[in-house]
Amino acid sequence: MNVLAAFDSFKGTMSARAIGRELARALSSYEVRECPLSDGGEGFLEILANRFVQVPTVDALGRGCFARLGFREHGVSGVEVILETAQTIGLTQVGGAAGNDPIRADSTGVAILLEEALRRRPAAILVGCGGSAVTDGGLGFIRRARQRKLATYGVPVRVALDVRTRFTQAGEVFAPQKGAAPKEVDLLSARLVALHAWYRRWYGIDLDEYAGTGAAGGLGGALMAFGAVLASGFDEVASRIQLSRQISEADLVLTGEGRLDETSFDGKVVGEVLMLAESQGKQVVVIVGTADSRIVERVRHSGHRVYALSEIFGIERSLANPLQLIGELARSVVA
Ligand SMILES: Nc1ncnc2c1ncn2[C@@H]1O[C@H](COP(=O)(O)OP(=O)(O)OP(=O)(O)O)[C@@H](O)[C@H]1O
Ligand SMILES: O=C(O)[C@H](O)CO
Repeated sequence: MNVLAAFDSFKGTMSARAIGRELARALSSYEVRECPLSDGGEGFLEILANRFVQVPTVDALGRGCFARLGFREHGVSGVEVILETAQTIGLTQVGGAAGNDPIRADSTGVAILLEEALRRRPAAILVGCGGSAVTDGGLGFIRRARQRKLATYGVPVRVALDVRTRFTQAGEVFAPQKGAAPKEVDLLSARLVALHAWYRRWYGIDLDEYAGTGAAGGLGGALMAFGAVLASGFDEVASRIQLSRQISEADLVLTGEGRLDETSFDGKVVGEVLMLAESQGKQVVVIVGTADSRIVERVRHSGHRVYALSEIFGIERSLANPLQLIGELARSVVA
């Protein structure tokens, strides 16, 4: 039997590559094809780039840190530089929701990464956008770019978005998971509405007309106002690795992410893999860290199997030893 292991990372606990390797080991009596995925959030860089450098930048709370830039061949002799917002302004970087200051967190670090990318004279730049701690509507990015008198990118920039959320919705949908209390969500949403009017005045663009402008707390919209082309992060990865063909060659598809919830169907890996597999009549086994029970029911209702590590092994064990547990679980469910 051919098994395709098409996982996103489990944010903060397992990379998509590590999961693929573990499943290949645990299911060694099957033909396992490792196919690590990303939707533009954490892990995007690792999947698409084949060379890396570390550069200095700042995290979402303005503290100095290092982030990786990735490179990949582009055309005959050019280089594409790949940036991942989660590397610099990621939620994991600030210690998760508990370590974040959701009002103060900003996207300056991405402008610094972009300057580093441009210094390398690339033929093109690709930005993985998501997995962030911010809801600043791209304000930190725009401020820094304006200070540096950077008016446009000067090279083609594509932004791979991890969600389809619109600009002014970014607070309501994602700020709670970044540590914002209900009153702070209202404040952040009001700020996004004000910024929406500001972008319309200065850039002549209604960001709410475009899906994904709310990715990374509205940074997706800011990057677009500055001249970037928006794309689905999942599609960007899927087309480069020919995922559709890989699914067609599999007898069983395994997928998963850290948490299965409503947002999983907003352009993220699990929702998109389910859709692609269904269109080819393939069975999917979804393994996640934690899950919203209503969404689990919905996925089961469409004929797929869903397992949450935390429900089977308890949350402490699933956070402490996720690789061993995902291997164990896969061995018992793939038969
Ligand atoms: N090993 C694990 N066991 C249980 N829950 C986990 C585990 N790893 C991650 N999680 C849960 O998953 C959440 C993160 O969800 P997920 O990995 O789906 O990322 P995300 O928020 O969708 O962002 P991204 O688009 O960057 O992947 C964590 O906050 C945590 O609650
Ligand atoms: O960074 C974020 O806000 C989420 O991953 C959605 O893009």
